[in-house]
Amino acid sequence: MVRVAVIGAAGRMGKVLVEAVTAADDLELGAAVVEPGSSLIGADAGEMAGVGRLGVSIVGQLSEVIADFDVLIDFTAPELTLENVAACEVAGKAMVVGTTGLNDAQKARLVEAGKSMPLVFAPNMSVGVNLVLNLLKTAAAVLGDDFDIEVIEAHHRFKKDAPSGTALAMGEAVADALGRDLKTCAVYGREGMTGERDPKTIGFETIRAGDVVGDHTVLFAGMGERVEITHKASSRMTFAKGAVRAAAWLADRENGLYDMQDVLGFKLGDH
Ligand SMILES: NC(=O)C1=CN([C@@H]2O[C@H](COP(=O)(O)OP(=O)(O)OC[C@H]3O[C@@H](n4cnc5c(N)ncnc54)[C@H](OP(=O)(O)O)[C@@H]3O)[C@@H](O)[C@H]2O)C=CC1
Ligand SMILES: O=C(O)C1=N[C@H](C(=O)O)C[C@H](O)C1
Repeated sequence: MVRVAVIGAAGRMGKVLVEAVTAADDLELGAAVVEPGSSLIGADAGEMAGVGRLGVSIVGQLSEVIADFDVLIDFTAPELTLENVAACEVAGKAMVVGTTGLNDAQKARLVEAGKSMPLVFAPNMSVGVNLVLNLLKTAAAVLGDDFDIEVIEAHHRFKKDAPSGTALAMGEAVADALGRDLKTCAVYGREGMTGERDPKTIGFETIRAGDVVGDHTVLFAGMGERVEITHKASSRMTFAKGAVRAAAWLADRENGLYDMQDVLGFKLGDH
């Protein structure tokens, strides 16, 4: 059995992650961590997540439970995720990171950490989105520079980062396939007298509304036809199942920074 800890356990993803770990045959919940000072400290993690008593008391510090798990699943916020990476590096633990909104320096820190620990980092752990990332590379390669490309994403009103990590990954997949650098060709939203569209740009549009779990569309628009590739998540359990799969996959993995394409065996050219 692989012992898993969930940090941010009371969050939207945290609760579903506790449920998914509990349901997995090859995993057991070793620990659940929430914010220091939370009223949930001392409560049972299973009862908090609505899956019945598990006998795992919620704590407010990762250091209190560092001996109680093999893999930490972290869907929290960038600064906290980096603190957790440092703690797991020292303690010799593996990590699954789903947190989005990391800046370049924070992502570079994950690359560095991959040299001394096994780590899966992916902005979207669903099978569907990881398939779409491959479909996008094919679409971009076939449609080429004659089609304008726009990435449109919608999420719930509570989401803190924009564009979503998934939208950025989709933009990167398309940019790579076309030999463009997303850093210089991305356009984030438009307003006022923008002038005509520069054909080499990749546009991003963000919608934040209600309880949308996560919708992503990449639009390839030419003169006379359009191709739209869309993924819609209707349940957070789809992300949690991916994270749990990644945790089980990591258990006997060598040090390295992996993504969900590695976990799913989807890397283009692998199949
Ligand atoms: N890779 C993927 O497949 C997916 C990634 N995500 C990403 O996961 C992240 C979390 O999303 P979501 O669950 O909606 O957000 P939430 O805000 O609901 O959850 C984050 C949790 O982290 C907790 N937290 C904050 N500080 C600490 C701390 N010091 N110690 C322990 N816990 C802490 C928060 O507690 P509190 O509420 O008290 O502040 C909160 O419960 C986001 O970056 C999101 O984009 C989301 C879905 C899928
Ligand atoms: O915050 C969310 O909810 C989600 N975040 C991820 C992202 O930023 O891509 C993945 C998913 O779309 C849900």
